[in-house]
Amino acid sequence: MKAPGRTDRSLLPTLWRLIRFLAPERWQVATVVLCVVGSTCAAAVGPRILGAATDVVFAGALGRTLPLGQTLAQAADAARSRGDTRLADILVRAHVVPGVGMDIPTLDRLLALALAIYLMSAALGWLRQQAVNHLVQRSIMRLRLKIGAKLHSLPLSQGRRVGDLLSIATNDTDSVATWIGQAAGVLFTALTTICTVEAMLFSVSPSLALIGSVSVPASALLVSIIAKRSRRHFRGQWSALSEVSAHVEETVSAMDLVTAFGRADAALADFDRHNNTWYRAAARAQGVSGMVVPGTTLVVNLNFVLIATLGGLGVATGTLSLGDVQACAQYARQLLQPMLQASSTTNLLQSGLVSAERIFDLLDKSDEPPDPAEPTPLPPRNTRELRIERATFSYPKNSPVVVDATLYAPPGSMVAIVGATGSGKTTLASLAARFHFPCTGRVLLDGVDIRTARRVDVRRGLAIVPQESWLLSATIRENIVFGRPHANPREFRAAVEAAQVDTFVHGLPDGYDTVVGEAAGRLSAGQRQLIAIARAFITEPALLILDEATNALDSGTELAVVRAMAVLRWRCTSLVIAHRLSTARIADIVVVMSQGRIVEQGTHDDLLARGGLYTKLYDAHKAVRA
Ligand SMILES: Nc1ncnc2c1ncn2[C@@H]1O[C@H](COP(=O)(O)OP(=O)(O)OP(=O)(O)O)[C@@H](O)[C@H]1O
Repeated sequence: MKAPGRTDRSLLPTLWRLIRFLAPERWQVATVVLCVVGSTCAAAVGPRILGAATDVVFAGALGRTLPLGQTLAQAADAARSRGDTRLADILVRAHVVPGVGMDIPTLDRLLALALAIYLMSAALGWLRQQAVNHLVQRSIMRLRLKIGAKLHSLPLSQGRRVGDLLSIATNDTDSVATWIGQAAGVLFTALTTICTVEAMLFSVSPSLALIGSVSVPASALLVSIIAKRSRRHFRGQWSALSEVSAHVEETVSAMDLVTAFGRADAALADFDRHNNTWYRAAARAQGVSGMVVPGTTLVVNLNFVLIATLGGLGVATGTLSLGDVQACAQYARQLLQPMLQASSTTNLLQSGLVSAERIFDLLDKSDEPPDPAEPTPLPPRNTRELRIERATFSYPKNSPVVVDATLYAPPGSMVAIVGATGSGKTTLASLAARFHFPCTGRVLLDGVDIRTARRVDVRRGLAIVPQESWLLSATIRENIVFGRPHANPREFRAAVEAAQVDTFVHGLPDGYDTVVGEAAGRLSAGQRQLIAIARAFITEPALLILDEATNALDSGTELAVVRAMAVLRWRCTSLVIAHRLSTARIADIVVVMSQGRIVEQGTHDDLLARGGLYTKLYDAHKAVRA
C-alpha cells in the first residue's frame, strides 16, 4: 500500500481542517445547527407533553372512582388508613381530584400542543435537509475547484500518476461529500438528540437519566475502539482504489499496445490483483466497522431494559407516576435511534476523513515556484531575445541533465538543438519556457532573468509543440484555436495553411468540424502533429519551441512545414529540437548536446567543416535516409 508509516496517523487534525474548510458556508452550517437543535428539542419535548396528557387521563379515571367533595388529602389519608400507602402516594403524585372525571380542556390543550410541536419538528427537519444539501454542494464545488487549480499549479515533475490524481478528484471528493452530508445531517442530529433526550430524562427522573447516561459513554468507547481498528483498513481501501484507477487509466490509454504485445491477459491479471487488494481492504474496513451497530444496539437495549424495569419498580413503589415512566420509556427508545445512527455512520465518517486526508495531502504539495514579490516587467514583444548563461539543472533526486549550458538566440533566429536520445535537449528547452528554473546559471528573455519575471509574462507569447501531440476531445477547429480562442478567420487560415493542415482536412467529411481527441482516434500521428503545429502558429508566438514536432511527417510535408517556419522566422525566435537534420540545415544556429552539455555550436556549414559530433550525426542521418 502507498504512504507507508502513515497508518496510525490521527485523523483529528484532518477533522479540524475539514471543519475550518466549511467556514465560508457558515450560514448554512448555522442553519443546520439551529434546525437540528430546534427539531430535536421539539421531538424531545413531545413525550413530556404526551406524558402529562397520560397523567390527566389517569387522574380523571382515578378521580371518578373517589367520592365527590372529598379533598385529595382526605382521599390519600383514607387509602393509608386502609393500609394502601402505594395508592396514597399515586393519588398525591397524580394530583387526583376526587369525584371529578377527565379534565377535557387541559387534555385538548396538551394534545394540540403536542401536535404543533411535532409539526414544527417535521418542518425544521425538512429545512435542515435543504441546508445540508446546499452545504454539501457548495463546499464540494469549492473543494473540486481547489483540486482543479492545484492540478494546474503542480510542478511539472510532481511525479504522481494520472489515475491516482483522478481518483482523488473524483472518488475521494465524493467520499468527503458523504462525510459532510452525514456529519452535518445525521451525526450532529444524533448527538443533539442524545443531549436533549438525556436532559429530558433528567427532568423526568434523575435516577433513570443516570442509567440512561451510562449507555452513551459505553457506546462511545466501543465505537472509538472499533473506529481506531478500522482506520488503517480505510486508508488501505482508498489507496487500493487509486491503484485500480491508475491501472485502468494506463491500460485503457495504451489499449492497442497492450493488445499488440499480447499483454491483454497479463493486464487483466494485474487489474484483478489490484481489484482484489481493493476488495480485501474494503471488506476488512467494512467488516471491522460493521461491528459498531450490533455492539451499540446491545448496549442501548440493555439500557432500555434497565430503564423499563427500574421505572416499573418506581410506579409500583409510588416514586414515579405512570406518565413519568411512559415518558422515560419513550425517551429510552428515542435514545436508541440516534445512537444507532451515530455509530452506523462511523465507517462513512472515517472513510470520508481518510479521503479528506488524501485531498489535503495533494493540496499541500508545493506549487510551481511562486512569482517574485516585485517582478521585473517583461513587455510583450513580437519576438524574443533568448540568452541561457551557464545553466545547470537536475530533476529532484537526479544527477544534472543540463550542465553549464550557454546559448544565445538573437530575436527572430531559429536555433536547432540536436543530440543523442536523452542528451538533455527537451530539458534545455523547458528551461527557456520557465517550466523549471536552473539550479545554477540564468535564463534571460529580452535581458530579463526569467526568475525575476512573472510566470504569465514569460508564457505570454510562448508556444510549444511537444513530442506527443495532445488533442482535446473536440473539433479540429477548437483544437487549433485552443491557444487563441478569438482568432479571426484570416489568422485561422494563415495558421492552417502554414501548418499544412488544410490539405488533409479537406478530405474529411466534416472538415474542421470533425471531432478528434482521445475518444475519436481516427487521425494519423502526422495529422495530429500538424494540428498541434497549427495550434502553435495561430498564437503568433514570440518564442516557439518545437520538440521533435515533425518526426511523424513524411519528407514532403516536413519540408513544407519547415518552409512555413522559415516564413515565421522573421517574426519569432524558435527553438527546434530535431532528430532529422533537415531542420538543422536551415537553422541560424545549431546547438549540439551530449550528456547534458552543449558540445558544439554554430551554423550547419561551420559544424560540418569542424568535423566533430555534428558531422557524425549528419553522416549517420544521411546513411539512414539513403
Ligand atoms: N521529469 C523528469 N524527471 C526525472 N528525470 C527526467 C525527467 N525528464 C527527463 N528526465 C531525464 O533527463 C535526461 C534528459 O532528458 P531529455 O528529455 O531532456 O532528453 P532529450 O535529449 O530531449 O531526449 P529525447 O531525444 O529522447 O527526447 C534523461 O536522462 C531523462 O531520463
